[in-house]
Amino acid sequence: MSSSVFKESIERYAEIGVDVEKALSTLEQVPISMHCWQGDDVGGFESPDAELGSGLAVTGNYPGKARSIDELRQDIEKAMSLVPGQHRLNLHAIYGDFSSDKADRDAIGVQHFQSWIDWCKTQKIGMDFNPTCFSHPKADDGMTLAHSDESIRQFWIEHCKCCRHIGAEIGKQLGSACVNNIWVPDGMKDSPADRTAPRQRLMASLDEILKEDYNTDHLLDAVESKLFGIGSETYVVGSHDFYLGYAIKNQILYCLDAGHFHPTESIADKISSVLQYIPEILLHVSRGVRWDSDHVVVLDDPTKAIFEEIVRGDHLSKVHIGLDFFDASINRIAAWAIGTRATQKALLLALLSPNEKLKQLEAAGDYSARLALMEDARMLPAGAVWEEFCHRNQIAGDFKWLDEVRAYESEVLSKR
Ligand SMILES: C[C@H](O)[C@H](O)[C@@H](O)C(=O)CO
Ligand SMILES: [Mn+2]
Repeated sequence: MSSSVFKESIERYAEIGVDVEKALSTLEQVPISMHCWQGDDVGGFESPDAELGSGLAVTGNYPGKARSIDELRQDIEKAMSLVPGQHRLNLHAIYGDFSSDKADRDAIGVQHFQSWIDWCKTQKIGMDFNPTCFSHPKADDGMTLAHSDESIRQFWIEHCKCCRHIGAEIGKQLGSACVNNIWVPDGMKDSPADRTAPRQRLMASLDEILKEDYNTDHLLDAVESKLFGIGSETYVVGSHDFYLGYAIKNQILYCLDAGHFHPTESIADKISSVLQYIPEILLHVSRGVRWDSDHVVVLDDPTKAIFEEIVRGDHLSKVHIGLDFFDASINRIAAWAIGTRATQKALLLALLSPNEKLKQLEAAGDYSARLALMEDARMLPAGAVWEEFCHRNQIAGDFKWLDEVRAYESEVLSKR
């Protein structure tokens, strides 16, 4: 039964022209691609002693991390059971099933991922994919698709081609386009003598990778930029300018990772610009804190601003929402739940914002009333609407879901 606070919130929001039921039904339809790599600190299943590299770092040693595909699936199922709505899985290539068929990255095939596709079928969810151009001896010197050694560059080109092939099959089998996102760590710690040649090589590699046409009902290609990484502090080959230009030229998706820009730069402000030139984007919802681009997402101002922009610009159908954070210092299931719920809350707040009224005030030039309405609307009872959303989806509400994590921790995680 709906709470009286929820019933009251419907009236409060109606007073400022917001339809709460419409907001809830929109929220229900927006899938968030939950990243597998929060579950095992970006380890993957190629080998048990795999080490994370290429400027990615996970800190913390919280007990209970997933050590096998079965454990990871069990954990993702638990995490998904703490999040209202129907979401997606975002898988990296190192998470394939290589137990009976070892393959280097340039030789992976659909067979290594069929069990994940089948698992997604049972969960009734879509799946996204990512080449893994890091944590590999051929990525140890910080260069992959931009490498000056032709054989190494070709190796990574082959890997990305395999991933597109796998992604297309994922999309076909699941009946929902798979976003295949290419991120490479390529860069330099200190001032390069030549910034141009690596970018020319990266462009040539991407051209080669994207040569084969796939049905866009099955596969959507995305490229992800970064400002800097550990070990690539001075120069990143795949910078914002590089990939934005590349995405526009080739009409593919551009991935905006919220942790990949200067701290004072607003991702939110980029969305309406980028979408003037490309039809769709991928978001990596994340939280940058000093050197780290991947803290667990919380309901902070930058995240709220991103979703306000998406909703106010009517861009929801053009934005693929994925998560990208990894924290090993807290319970990993809790991390997933906190970050995914915070992302949904940011979207809900944007849907509950009096967007039409604000636009009318702006059009009338009444900026005082616009600012006053923005401010006053912040204190409306959005929490009651969120609780209702959880309740309708039979998902534990705030202050309760953590009990389920604690129970899972003592029954499952503590025994690993
Ligand atoms: C593991 C992901 O592919 C990775 O986090 C990438 O998306 C990124 O953001 C690198 O900083
Ligand atoms: Mn990312």
